[in-house]
Amino acid sequence: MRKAQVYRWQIPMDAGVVLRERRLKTRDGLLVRLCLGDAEGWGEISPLPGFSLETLDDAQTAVIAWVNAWLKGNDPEFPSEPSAAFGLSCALAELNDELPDAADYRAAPLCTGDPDELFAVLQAMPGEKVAKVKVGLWEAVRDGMVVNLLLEAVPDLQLRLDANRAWTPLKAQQFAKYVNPDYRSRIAFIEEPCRTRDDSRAFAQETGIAIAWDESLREADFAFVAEPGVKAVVIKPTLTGSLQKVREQVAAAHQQGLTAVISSSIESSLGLTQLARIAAWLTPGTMPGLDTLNLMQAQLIRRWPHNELPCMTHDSLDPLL
Ligand SMILES: O=C(O)CCC(=O)C1=CC=C[C@@H](O)[C@@H]1C(=O)O
Ligand SMILES: [Mg+2]
Repeated sequence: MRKAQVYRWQIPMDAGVVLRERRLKTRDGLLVRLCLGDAEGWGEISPLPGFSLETLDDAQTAVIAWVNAWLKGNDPEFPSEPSAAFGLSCALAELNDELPDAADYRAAPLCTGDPDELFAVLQAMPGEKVAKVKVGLWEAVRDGMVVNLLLEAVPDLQLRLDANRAWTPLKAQQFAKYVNPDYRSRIAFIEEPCRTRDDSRAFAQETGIAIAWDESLREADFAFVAEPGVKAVVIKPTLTGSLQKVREQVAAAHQQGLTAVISSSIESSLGLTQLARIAAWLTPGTMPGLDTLNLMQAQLIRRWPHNELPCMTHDSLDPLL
């Protein structure tokens, strides 16, 4: 017999998490649990404010309708809201034993401000050293200096940078000017340096610094195409859609010789552990971008290995169904 629950949850964020110029005080979402006999599968639906086009209420309506149809014995199509399609498809994949358990719990440490904090983390990091630094929040010159400092101090470090389209071509040039040319090849890529894709392409060509697409993947005219200077695509499944769609995007990227990086949309620990499994499965060998759990004040249901944050259990969830 099919059984299902849908829960709503809320997790307080660390003070000072700002997304697209808005402070994110709490992270809100849904969990779905599908059961069939002894088998069960969980999925997280948490549209990210400022990034997802759907609201949590939109996603909730779609999820409840889908679950009700599923309970009646139908196999409905996934909803059009990407966060809902992603969470429901994960729950179904777990239920059908189609999402492998092996996970890539390495997460490129994320640095938004203080490079000293990152040093300590990198010192303790075993194996491949990859970190992600947000740029474009401060003066481009300061960003350039931080990047130099890190690459100089940690000789086996590769950096991923993310400008979230913050720079004009001039600012991007100012940044590049400050980065020691010998270090440029150790910038694995910079995500979306400029406001337009053409400006970002020109930046890559002029500076020899590789770029990656992130925001562009959600634009209607985007295609997975190999281009000079373009190294990677950042795939955020909560913003993409069903697991099937995520697999198609990874395959399209790989076919063009692009690195596909599975990345967080600030999911709870439950969603993040599933993303770590998806990364191990679909992008083996590429470190995923999942270092966002510590932006939250708690974990949810499933723990991220070795993370010390308290873990909220079933009783902190609000059952909707
Ligand atoms: O990609 C990563 O390593 C972590 C995730 C991450 O950086 C982001 C997740 C969600 C929203 C953004 O602020 C940010 C990004 O712009 O990529
Ligand atoms: Mg990005």
